[in-house]
Amino acid sequence: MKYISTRGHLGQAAKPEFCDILLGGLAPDGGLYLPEHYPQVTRAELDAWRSLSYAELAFEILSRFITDIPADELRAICNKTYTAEVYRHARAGEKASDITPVHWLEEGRLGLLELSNGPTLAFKDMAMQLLGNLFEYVLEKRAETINILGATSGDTGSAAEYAMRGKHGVRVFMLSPHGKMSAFQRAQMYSLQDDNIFNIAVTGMFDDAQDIVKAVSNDHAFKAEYKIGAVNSINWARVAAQIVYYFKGYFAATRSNDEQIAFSVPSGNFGNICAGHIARQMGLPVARLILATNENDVLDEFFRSGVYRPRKAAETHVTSSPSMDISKASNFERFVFDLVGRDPKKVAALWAEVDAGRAFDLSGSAEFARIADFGFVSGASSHADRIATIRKVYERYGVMVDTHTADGLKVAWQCRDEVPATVPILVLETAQAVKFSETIVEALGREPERPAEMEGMEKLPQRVEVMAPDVDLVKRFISAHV
Ligand SMILES: Cc1ncc(COP(=O)(O)O)c(C=O)c1O
Ligand SMILES: N[C@@H](CCOP(=O)(O)O)C(=O)O
Repeated sequence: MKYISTRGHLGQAAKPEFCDILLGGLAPDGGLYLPEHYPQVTRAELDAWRSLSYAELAFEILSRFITDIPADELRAICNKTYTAEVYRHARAGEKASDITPVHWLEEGRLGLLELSNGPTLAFKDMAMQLLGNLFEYVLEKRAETINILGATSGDTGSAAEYAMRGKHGVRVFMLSPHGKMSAFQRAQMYSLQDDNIFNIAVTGMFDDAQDIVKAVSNDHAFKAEYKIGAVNSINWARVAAQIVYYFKGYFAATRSNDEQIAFSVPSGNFGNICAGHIARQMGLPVARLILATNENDVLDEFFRSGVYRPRKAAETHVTSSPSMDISKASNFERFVFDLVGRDPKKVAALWAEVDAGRAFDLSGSAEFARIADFGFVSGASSHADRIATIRKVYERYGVMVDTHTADGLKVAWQCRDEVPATVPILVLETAQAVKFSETIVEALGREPERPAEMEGMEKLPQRVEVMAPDVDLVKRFISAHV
């Protein structure tokens, strides 16, 4: 499989393959990598995949996108990644070997697709554990090293650090918004004492941190000199790995491939739901993709109006689903590329507006007139909605959900009438409640349970550098530590 950029100017004679783009982030023209085409899944393949284990399914799907790693080696990487030992935090009574079990709230109609059973208790582990193993494989083959620069609003950071800690030839520099994440999220990252992990808390929002990552990635000389790599979902490998659980969730929630499904996805950077969009483009029978935001409702606004208006830091709310406090969604560019008929010139023109701090408006366009073909519906959730949803789900079903999953549930209920009554709706459980215990206590008056090895984590010594959100300061920090 060859890869192209959403902005169309790779400036290379040959289009890159997967291993060429794995270690980098943005394409050289500032766009995002996507496969030249989406592989189409036949009915026979769907039938054959229905009974596969998670690791086997991951291999089948990823091998459509990764054609430059020999099949037996890619299979071994998938087998090593998706094990019951790694994804061991399944709910009581569920099999960890299912990796992403479905927990029905209303049998056959409304369920949770559990994606947060990995080491850091958030869905980021689903892709990040694979990335850790892919990085190790490619770096060893090419005798290279890498310095990862990432941005996190709470979960990507810890998932990346747990996946990369102690890995030979890999350093992680992770930017987080100072004071904006939950106490658990901070402790999970900042208490790591590994020599190859560097936490930097920037005195701004997640979007400031993400802008710095993009600015460094666009400085080609610095990127080459310091071997800068990416683990955010600007990295195509993250999105590719996330496609797998949409297929797995479909097989778990339906009995035959004649059925349809809907997914409700708590969204911020548009990485998770972008994988759902691609699964649908590949032929997975997805009736609806329900996009749920928190108070930072930039994406909901777009799907309702056709106007994409990224907010400035001062307009971005600090909420109780902090990992979705995002006002400029990286992967949205991948979706818009498909929406405008994969025309890189149109994308480049639209993102020239975004990069200049302006909005774009597709409302009157022929492209937006076709938006219904993509199956999206959307809604937003507030703190009050979150608290009410956490209570309702606990009282009615005896299940404790985290604040982000609560946003997904709230919007799923709101959009329920847009999904035919025979179609199951899976809400993606993107994190475990314990990561946001302040809000759980507010809603339920009790602390969530936590894995024994995470007891007392918040009391451990923390190692973090606090810094103004300034590209040069971050570059200086990196050059001083490699
Ligand atoms: C717990 C949780 N839920 C939802 C999201 C939003 O996902 P995405 O940014 O892929 O839209 C994030 C962060 O990405 C998250 O950490
Ligand atoms: N919510 C994320 C933000 C970064 O998203 P990514 O999917 O692009 O890595 C987080 O928790 O860090």
